[in-house]
Amino acid sequence: MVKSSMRNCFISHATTAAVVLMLLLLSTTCKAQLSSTFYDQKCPNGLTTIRTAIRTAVSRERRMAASLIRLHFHDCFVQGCDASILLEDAPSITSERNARPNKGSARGYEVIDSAKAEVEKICPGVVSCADILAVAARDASVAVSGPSWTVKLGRRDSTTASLSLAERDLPSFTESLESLISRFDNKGLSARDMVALSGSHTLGQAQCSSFRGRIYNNGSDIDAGFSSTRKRRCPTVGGDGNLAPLDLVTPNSFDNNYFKNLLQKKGLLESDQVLFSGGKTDSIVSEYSRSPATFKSDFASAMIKMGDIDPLTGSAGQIRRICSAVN
Ligand code: HEM
Ligand SMILES: [Ca+2]
Ligand SMILES: [Ca+2]
Repeated sequence: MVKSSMRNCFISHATTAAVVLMLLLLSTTCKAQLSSTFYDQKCPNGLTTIRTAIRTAVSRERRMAASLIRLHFHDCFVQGCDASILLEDAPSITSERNARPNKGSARGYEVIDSAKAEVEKICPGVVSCADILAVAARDASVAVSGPSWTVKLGRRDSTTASLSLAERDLPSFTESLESLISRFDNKGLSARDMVALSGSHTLGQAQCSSFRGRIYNNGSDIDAGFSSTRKRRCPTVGGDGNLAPLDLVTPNSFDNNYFKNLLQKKGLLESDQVLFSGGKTDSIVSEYSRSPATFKSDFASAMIKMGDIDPLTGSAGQIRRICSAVN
């Protein structure tokens, strides 16, 4: 009697366990996945339309390639890749555009708006702003001789944005290596991904206010000639918005010069130089400085990983009609 009730108990527990396991399995395998063919039937010319818009913008201004890659990064790190960064202030929205790392710094919003307007003409209400950001980043890379990759699609747009989350989750240019590593780790990205992604500082510009601290620090971690050159257009007081290239050699092409600069202590931001200053990422920086091919292929993989951060899928969120406002 005792024996049989114990057997029953075991069986019922085993059944419960099996059901729980199956539900768990279902919930992980049924989590909607992004797919590179998402718009193949829904909007066959969507991707070409985006590419044309991005090519046009980059040919007008090379720096735009940098700005668009950064926009996707600043989107994905805050609430996931959901186009939250594009929303402007509204009664229930505190725009991420005004968060410290973005204000007066993030750019390219109008390029995304115009790509979206073109796509809306051919497939109204179909292609999300979050996907346009992801495709734009890839097309921007290609436009300046960077790597290409297959963009996964099917992200939907948020109905919320958060200035305070943006200030919490975006990295600062004064952060330590450990802190940068843990920030990226929190988003599912490894230290190697972080170094590869920072390689996008092979493009674009930074404002004096972002690198003043480093060039006047008189530390040993900066090339003396480099810091005196930078001081000419970045005084101790004033000139906050004066620009300098993040990669002093080839600011308009996607190559591995950024890493070569770090080996020579010519990283512009503190957060650049910490990647090569005796810590555990030194070997990755050296490797990328020797092998542009490894850098490019790691960069492509890391961008795909970054594009996978917490997307809204299925019926979550919405497809915005205009990227700067919720429907
Ligand atoms: C590792 C932590 C990072 C920090 C602390 C950081 C910080 C910065 C800062 C301070 C600027 C200059 C902003 C200004 O002065 O207006 C900048 C520019 C830029 N960042 Fe980063 N960044 C990081 C990682 C990344 C990643 C992961 C990407 C892309 C995947 C990226 C892409 C860019 C690009 C392309 C620019 C130039 C933008 C332009 O010229 O418009 N950064 N970053
Ligand atoms: Ca976001
Ligand atoms: Ca470069």
